[in-house]
Formats: sequence, C-alpha cells, structure tokens
Amino acid sequence: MFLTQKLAGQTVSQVLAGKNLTEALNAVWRSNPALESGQRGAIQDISYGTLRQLGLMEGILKQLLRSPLHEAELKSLLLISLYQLQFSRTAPHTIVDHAVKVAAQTGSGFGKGLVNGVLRSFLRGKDELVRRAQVSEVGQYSHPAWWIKTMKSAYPEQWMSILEANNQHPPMTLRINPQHTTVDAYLALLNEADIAAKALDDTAICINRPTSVDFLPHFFDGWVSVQDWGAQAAAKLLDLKDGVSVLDACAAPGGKTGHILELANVRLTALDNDASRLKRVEDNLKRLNKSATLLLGDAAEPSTWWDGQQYDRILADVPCSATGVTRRHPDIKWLRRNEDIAKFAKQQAKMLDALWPLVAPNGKLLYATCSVFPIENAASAEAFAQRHPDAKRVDLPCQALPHGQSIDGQLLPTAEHDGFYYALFSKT
Ligand SMILES: C[S@@+](CC[C@H](N)C(=O)[O-])C[C@H]1O[C@@H](n2cnc3c(N)ncnc32)[C@H](O)[C@@H]1O
Repeated sequence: MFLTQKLAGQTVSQVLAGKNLTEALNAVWRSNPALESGQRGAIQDISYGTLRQLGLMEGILKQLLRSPLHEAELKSLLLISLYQLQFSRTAPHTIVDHAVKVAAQTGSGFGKGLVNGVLRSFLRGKDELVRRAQVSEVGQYSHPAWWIKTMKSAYPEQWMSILEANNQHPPMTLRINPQHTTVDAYLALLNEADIAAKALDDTAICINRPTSVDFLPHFFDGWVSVQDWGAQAAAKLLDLKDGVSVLDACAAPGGKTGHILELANVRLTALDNDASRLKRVEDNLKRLNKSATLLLGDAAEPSTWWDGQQYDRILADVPCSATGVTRRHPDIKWLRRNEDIAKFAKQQAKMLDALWPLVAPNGKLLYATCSVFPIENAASAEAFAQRHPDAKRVDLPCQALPHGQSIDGQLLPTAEHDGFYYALFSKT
C-alpha cells in the first residue's frame, strides 16, 4: 500500500503538471518494473479515481489547508489519500499511516505533520467537509467551470447526467465478429467462462465486470473485439457493400477499421499520421486475420499520399477533444482548455475539406467525433454542408445506433455507451 500510494501520488502530480495520464502511468511502469499486477491495478484505480473526483477533492483540501500548498507532490499525495479515504474500502488508519510515510520521503520531509493533520481532520469532519465542497458546481460535478457552463447551455436537460456519466467507471463492451459467432453463442461461451454479460443488440455485448482480454474466449482468434457500443455505430452507418472502396482516414488504433472489414468484403485503405499508432492497426488486423492498405499520411494533405482513385466511402473519425470518452481519460477534464475546442474544430474543418474531393460521385463520407461539444459536432457539420453544396446530409439509419436513437447524430454518454457524434454526407 505504501508504494501504491507513493506512485499514485506521483502519477497525479505529473498529470496536474500537464502530462497525460497514460504517459504518466507508463513512466511509472517503466521505472518500477517489479510491480505486481495487483499493485499496478491499485495505482491505476487510485489515479483514475482521484482525477474523476478531482473537483471534489480540491474543494475538500482547500478547507483543510491554512494557506495554498505549493509543493506539487505533497499536494497530490493529499488528494489521492483524501480520495482513498472517501471512496475506497481500505482501513482509514492504513491510508493515513502510509501517506505519512510517503510524506517523510517527499521533498524535504517537512510535510509529515501536515499530511497527518490534514487527513485526520478530514476523518473527524468528513460529512460536513464534503457537503461544503459540493456547494460549488466544480466540487459537485468535478469538471472545470467552463466545461459545466458549455454543457448547461448545449444540453439544458441532460447536462447533469452527462457530467455524472463522465465520473463513472466506463462499461466494457464487446463487438462480436459475425463471421465467427453470434451474440447468443458468444454469451454462452462467456457464461461457461464465468463472465457475466448481457446483449445490447445483435453484435454488442456488455461485460458486467471489466476483465482482461486474456480471459475472453477466442479473443486471439478474432471472434470478438473490445469496442464501445457508440463506436460500433460508425461502421454500420457507412452502408457497406462487398466490393466498395473505403478510406478510413484517421484509422489508428484500428477499432473501426476492423469492424468495417468484418461487415463487408471491401477494399480498405487505413490512413493515420502517427507511425506508432498505425502499427497498432496492423496488429489489430493481424488478430482479426484481415488485411488493408496501411498508409502513413496527413488526412489534411492528400496530395502527399493519394493515388487519385476516389473512394466510395470515407470514414473521417477525426482527432477531437475526446470529451465524450472522459471517463476513460479523466485527465482530459483538467488538461483541456476552453480555447482548445475551437482549435480542434478548425483542424477538423481542414480535414473534411481536404477529404471531400476524394469521395466518388454518389459516395458517402461519415464525419465522426468522440466529443460532446457542439462546436466540433453539429456546428462543424453544418458549416461543412454550407461550404460544399454537393454534400447532402443523410439521415442516420436508426438501426445502426444504440437504442435506435441520437440527438441529430449526437450520442450522449450513458451507462451503456460513450459520447459520439456522427454526420453522414452523400455526394450529389
Ligand atoms: C479518434 S482517433 C481514431 C480512432 C480510430 N478510428 C479507431 O476507431 O480506432 C484519431 C486518429 O487520428 C489520427 N490523426 C490525427 N491527425 C491526423 C491527420 N492529420 N491525418 C491522419 N490522421 C490523423 C491520430 O493519430 C488518431 O489515431
């Protein structure tokens, strides 16, 4: 426990200094190769949990400090320990004792007494401290104020459920490969493996308790993939048929690439501008025993990689704020800035404009983001249609969507799926 608290504190400290959570955790794994899987799991749980609840934890800590604490590692140690005291089942005295030991090794060691005092004061006045921290919306919903404001104005009825969904553990969802199995047959295999799960539709299965893919029957034979239910809509929306040519313009790590190849016998080009991520597409396709032409290139600069042959279908699953998948990356709540959203929208418009000439007559382009910010979604799609009179917005076939519905292409995060946006255009 001592080591997990120490390393979780360091991880959160790195994130608060601007590093992304995945990179911060990878750095911990690299410098501590002897960690056991249980310890890694605990470090991950504490770091993710603290960042999900950071607004609340900061609100509590502020009440317990006489003056702002500038020593970053000590502050993060307090935040993760408060998180554990509030949300974990570990005995409080163990959490406090170990936090004090970590503090003794942190910086000049002066923080021992402070950590002891703060954590014991929290235990004495917990309920009132939490209540007072939740008076502010940042404390109650653990999102930055600018984010809460945008959600309120964009979704006057759903903003609270969106913010609450962002702070939950994400669901683990599988996509079965219809070339190998069916939902019913695979549920039976899961049942035999003692993995409780339920069907979401005729290709998606939700696992009750997330598990390692090592335990999923025939995972390495390509029978199933891990993919959010909302993400599974993309390939279905593309209206695929055998023989069509498809460009997956922002393909890595290849979740949707694999799905496209499972649905029809298409000629697929998978493009990404990140070589290491493109390698992940290759690995994914190998597991699924599928093939595609992989290209390293910039979707916004087709002249550098395009062979001049138009595509019948283009999937533009563009880089975005990822605000629809916040619960999988809770660091983005604290690393994103309001002004980033407009920058993403600009980059997305550039990519869409560059890709549109590559769509064949009567072909289709599906614009996709995992954002819930309208500037990147509805506003982007409308502006694109305005700029391109030959782009006709097509209604999304509801059978492709979770529960058969969206708000004009917008899926908001729920217990069953992440937040996504889809806009489909056909070339007249
Ligand atoms: C949202 S992710 C795509 C997820 C992927 N479609 C899937 O389902 O697994 C966006 C991808 O776009 C890539 N990307 C970012 N800028 C790009 C650009 N200018 N051209 C091509 N790919 C780009 C990123 O490397 C990233 O892999």
